[in-house]
Amino acid sequence: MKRDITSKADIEVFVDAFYKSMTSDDLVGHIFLDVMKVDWDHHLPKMYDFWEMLLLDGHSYRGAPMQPHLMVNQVIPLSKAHFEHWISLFTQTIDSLFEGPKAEEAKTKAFNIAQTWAYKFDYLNKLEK
Ligand code: HEM
Repeated sequence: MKRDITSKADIEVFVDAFYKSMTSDDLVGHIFLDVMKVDWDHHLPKMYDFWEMLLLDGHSYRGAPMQPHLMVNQVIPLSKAHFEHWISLFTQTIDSLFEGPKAEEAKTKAFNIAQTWAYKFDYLNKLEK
């Protein structure tokens, strides 16, 4: 049986695995590698803090989560398909590593945010047509 997410070290494990699977993915990988040319040494610690805030009540995350996505959307309009794909990779990553209430919470929170953003970008991109 797999164990649950209980520490920041656990968060680092799933965030690293998630972005590894994402960068080799056909639909979203190029957004990170070619469009935004992401600096991983900067991005990954930010994502550890973000997930620590959502799951373990951490207070280190300082940022504007929507901002980089608005920038991506200027170059590649983000669609429901992108977000559905993102969430399916996220769910697969969590399921491959952890199980328990926190693992479920991670998937639910990711799903809720992805769904809200998918609606927002869909609305925004329809307005701009
Ligand atoms: C289509 C799906 C998505 C794509 C293509 C995408 C892409 C990106 C990119 C390119 C960045 C900028 C990285 C950098 O330069 O540092 C970023 C940052 C970020 N993403 Fe996403 N993302 C997606 C969905 C999500 C979702 C669903 C969440 C939340 C559950 C999320 C949370 C974040 C956060 C917290 C940041 C850092 C924001 C900051 O600067 O503080 N992303 N994302």
